[in-house]
Amino acid sequence: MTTTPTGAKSPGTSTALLDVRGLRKVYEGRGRDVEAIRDLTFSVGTGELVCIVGPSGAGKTTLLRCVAGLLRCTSGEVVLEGQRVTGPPPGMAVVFQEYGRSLFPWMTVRQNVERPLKEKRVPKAERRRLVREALEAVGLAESHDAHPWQLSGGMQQRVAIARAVAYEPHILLMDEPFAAVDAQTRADLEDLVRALWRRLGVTVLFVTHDIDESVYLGQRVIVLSDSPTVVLEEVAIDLPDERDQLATRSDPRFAELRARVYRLVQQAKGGHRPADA
Ligand SMILES: Nc1ncnc2c1ncn2[C@@H]1O[C@H](COP(=O)(O)OP(=O)(O)OP(=O)(O)O)[C@@H](O)[C@H]1O
Repeated sequence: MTTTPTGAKSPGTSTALLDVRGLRKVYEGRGRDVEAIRDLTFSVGTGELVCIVGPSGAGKTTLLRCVAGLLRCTSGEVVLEGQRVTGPPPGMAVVFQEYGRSLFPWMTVRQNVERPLKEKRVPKAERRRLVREALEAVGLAESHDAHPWQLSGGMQQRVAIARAVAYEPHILLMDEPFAAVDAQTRADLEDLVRALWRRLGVTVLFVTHDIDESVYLGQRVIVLSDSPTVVLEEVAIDLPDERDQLATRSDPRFAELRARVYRLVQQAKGGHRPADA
């Protein structure tokens, strides 16, 4: 990644930060095994924003949990910054869909954001600064003393994003983070992720089942097949870096890319594998 004087990135100049190689995951049950992921190989470059899209049940959550070191893969490996992932890596933060369950209701917004920094043993003055800056970045500076249950769903998800950002991760994983919020809030949060990504230069791996969202957000979209999952295709999103909910979505190139990803996901639902595509 290179950075301009304003902090914005020039895409296409990255080196691999994350490598997923031949990942396979079989859930072993009593008398019945489920092969959720068959063989996934892809890389994410430093500073890239990559979206993963695929039909329901394609194994997106399984993949993210393996990448996050929360689930052991059956074979293959996940390598982050040259180190094989065997448990939650220190340079990673995850934002889940269920913000309601990921925040501690008895803690204030500030305490929620500060907690992982305490665990990381960041000194107090530094912690205060990181929390303040993260809450400002997500537009919640005024709400630091509120409790999560006093906030709307969209605001709670902003707290979860602030907590991830304050941690200063090298890579941010997001698992369908906006699936449970209304359409307007979702659009605002999409723009927030793009803005934070451009400003902070953090690498983002964003999982969604929403095709439009994947094209709007990503520099690249990795389309997964139906389970047992393989990579069906990677689509480069050659839209300008400056994105806008109205202008970008009415750009004819957006429509073309959306149609391309849509057709691939339809193929995936029909059980097509890369060899058939
Ligand atoms: N703990 C588990 N035990 C057994 N099978 C599981 C388990 N978790 C997931 N699976 C199976 O693995 C496959 C992939 O599930 P996963 O939740 O990763 O898909 P997904 O793409 O995230 O789905 P969705 O988009 O609907 O959230 C599915 O067939 C699912 O039934």
